Amino acid sequence: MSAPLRGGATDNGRRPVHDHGTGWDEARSTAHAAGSAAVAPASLLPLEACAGLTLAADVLAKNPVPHYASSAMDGWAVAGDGPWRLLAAAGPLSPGRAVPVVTGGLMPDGASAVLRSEYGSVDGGVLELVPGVAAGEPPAGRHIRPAGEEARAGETMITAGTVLNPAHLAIAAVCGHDMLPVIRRPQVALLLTGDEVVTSGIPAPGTVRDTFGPALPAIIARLGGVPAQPLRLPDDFATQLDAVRGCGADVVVTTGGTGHSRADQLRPVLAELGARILVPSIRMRPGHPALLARLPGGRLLVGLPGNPLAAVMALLTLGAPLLAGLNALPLPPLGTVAAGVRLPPLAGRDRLIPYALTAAGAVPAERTGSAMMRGLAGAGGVAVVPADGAAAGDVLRTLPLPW
Ligand SMILES: Nc1nc2c(c(=O)[nH]1)N[C@H]1C(S)=C(S)[C@@H](COP(=O)(O)OP(=O)(O)OC[C@H]3O[C@@H](n4cnc5c(N)ncnc54)[C@H](O)[C@@H]3O)O[C@H]1N2
Ligand code: MOO
Repeated sequence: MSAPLRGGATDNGRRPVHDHGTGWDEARSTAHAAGSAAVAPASLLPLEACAGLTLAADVLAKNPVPHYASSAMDGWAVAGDGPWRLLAAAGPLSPGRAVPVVTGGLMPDGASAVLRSEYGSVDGGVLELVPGVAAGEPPAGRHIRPAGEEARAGETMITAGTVLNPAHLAIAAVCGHDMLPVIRRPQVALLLTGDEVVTSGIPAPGTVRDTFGPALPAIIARLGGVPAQPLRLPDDFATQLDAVRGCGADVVVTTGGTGHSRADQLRPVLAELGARILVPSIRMRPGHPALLARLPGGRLLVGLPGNPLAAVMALLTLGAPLLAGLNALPLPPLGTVAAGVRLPPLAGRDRLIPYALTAAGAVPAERTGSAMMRGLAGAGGVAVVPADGAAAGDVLRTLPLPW
């Protein structure tokens, strides 16, 4: 890979491997751009299937909302001042007339207000105010929900690009819509590599218990992808080649094998497939060997390192922007936090540090080696510490955790 060399590299031809690769911010924006360029065409889906999806076109009110004037109370629709003679059947009201009405019921023409049921009594076909209710009840307009008070016909109710919440779906329904144009969530295939990985019980020395099967599908779902059942692969070139070639998905996420040892097959597989490497590695720690590639035909592949914390940091760095782009959403915003302690520099690389929030600010969580998950599990967030480090009190950017 001919990635630019920067950071703490010396120009003696023996640059450390960790100074190669794409900068952390550039890796995020490259992943987002790759996702945005591959957004699927909009699909028309029934409202019930649209929660959490990105709206692809503005939703307009097809009718005024509400579309007719209605009563907000059980009682009587009345015209003018009382007492009122009750109509035998529903119909237009003239002054001094009333007709029973229920909450949500259509207001008859000529009605000036609604007298709520607690305030009136009927005797011999005549409606009167009960003792104690002030004369003049109900004033004009009382308890009438006018047509169009929530929206005019043709008004823009929800704008394209909105992530639809349940309240949006309710609005779409009252505005007369049965289906909405949305961006379907990208399908994500998961290929977990490693001869040494076991999936249950206590692993023997030399083998490791799989941390990805239980964790990655849930993270991918929270980042806006639809994870497939993980497929487990040996460290074998031909098997991995077939698996990457054959898995139908918008995004392929692999774990392990991102390195350059004889057991690591991902880069040779990508070369064999003629993949375009968009991010060869990232100048970050942990997660430096993570990569992003576009496969022939357009599928995107995120290669996560085998070390568990490194893999999650790489997924948040590359996978989150990629999936946001594929969902037609902007680059996920970063937060900020004040550093609670001095954080020393690390030549050439940004560091992603799970932190605990204390009164002094963010303090690195304990047990955050790249093979450990314990520090991340209890962390309040992940601080992005620049290569030059930070002094206590400096404002750091943060990657929000997707849980
Ligand atoms: N000579 C060098 N060696 C390594 C370098 C380097 O630059 N030069 N980089 C190190 C870094 S940083 C990382 S991260 C890893 C990347 O490794 P790979 O992506 O090739 O992953 P593997 O070698 O397959 O595995 C690494 C590690 O992770 C464990 N693993 C794998 N899958 C799972 C799983 N499903 N659950 C739990 N743990 C898993 C695996 O057993 C290894 O311990 O390379 C460093 N080496
Ligand atoms: O950067 Mo590796 O990604 O240590 O764990």
